[in-house]
Amino acid sequence: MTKRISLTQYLIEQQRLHGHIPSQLRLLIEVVARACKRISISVNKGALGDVLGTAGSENVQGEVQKKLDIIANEVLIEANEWGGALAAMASEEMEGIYVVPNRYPQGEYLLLFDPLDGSSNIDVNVSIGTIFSVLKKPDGSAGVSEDDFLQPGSQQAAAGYCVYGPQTTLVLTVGDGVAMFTLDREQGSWVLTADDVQIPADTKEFAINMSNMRHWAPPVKHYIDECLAGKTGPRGKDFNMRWIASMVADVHRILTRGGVFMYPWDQREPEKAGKLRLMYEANPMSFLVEQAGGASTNGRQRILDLQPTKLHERVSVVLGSKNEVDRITQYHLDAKT
Ligand SMILES: O=P(O)(O)OC[C@H]1O[C@](O)(COP(=O)(O)O)[C@@H](O)[C@@H]1O
Ligand SMILES: [Mg+2]
Ligand SMILES: [Mg+2]
Repeated sequence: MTKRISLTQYLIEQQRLHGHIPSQLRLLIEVVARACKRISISVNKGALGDVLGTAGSENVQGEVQKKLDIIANEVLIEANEWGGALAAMASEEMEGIYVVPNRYPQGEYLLLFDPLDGSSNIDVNVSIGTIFSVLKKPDGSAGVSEDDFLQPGSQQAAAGYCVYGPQTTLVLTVGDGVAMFTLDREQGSWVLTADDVQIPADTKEFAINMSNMRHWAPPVKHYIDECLAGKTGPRGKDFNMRWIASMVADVHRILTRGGVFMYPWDQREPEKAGKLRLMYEANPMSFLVEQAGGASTNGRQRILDLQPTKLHERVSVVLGSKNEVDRITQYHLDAKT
């Protein structure tokens, strides 16, 4: 029988043998994983747990909050605030940062999360998830402020997501490749089920919300037109399309079998760079994708190099199989628009 490696064992190995993670970061990741387990239990209860439907409130982005958005946010805050590893947290569902109250031990890390990604899929029983990003509080800064969070994604100490699908899977990077852990519900533990995950450089599968086609910029339209032309077109191969409308689930497919994911800028709201949020959606996913050998840009620049200017900043996203992302980025650079 093959040896089962738990998340704890994996993290201890990363800490001891490879020197990648300090003990405070290891504890932080374990607490996030425990919170995801609790969120997974709520997700699974569905209508039986009265967790479906809207909460009757809006978040800072003007989006209607679902009950599970709020539940997941609370679970993550409660689990992490007394863990001792954090100075503050930030979330899609909270306007400002949440400073760890001084009755709890203060740590040196900052945690950002999208507590429930894919909210439109909650009530229809389609895969949803939690995305998280870990930064280190800048050295020497007294107290903690929103500015401390505004670091490029290349500074992330760890990132990951949990997908609540047919299986509950936690996907993690601490900057040394990507590992996947499946929740064993009977044992209540995370078991390592894939290590050194690699995204193939080429693909025949794209993910984009095609209903927005008439609003896209020309380089995006150019790329998708070529894919749709199939075998007899310039690409010389047929492409398949998938769009789950949960970034977590779409990225999970790409980490598992390759593909390219795009949520580009479009003309509906030209003043917005994109729909997705830089700091707790695009940055953690870009870190994971790059660690798995893929690429991630905003059409022009590497996402991990972008300097954030505000907590809830939005960004255009192109990520996945490297050769495809390079091609789409080149189309944007050639168009100079
Ligand atoms: O409904 P659309 O426009 O296709 O957007 C889908 C995208 O929106 C999101 O659901 C946004 O995330 P939230 O549910 O956290 O707001 C992404 O997960 C997904 O890729
Ligand atoms: Mg989201
Ligand atoms: Mg969300």
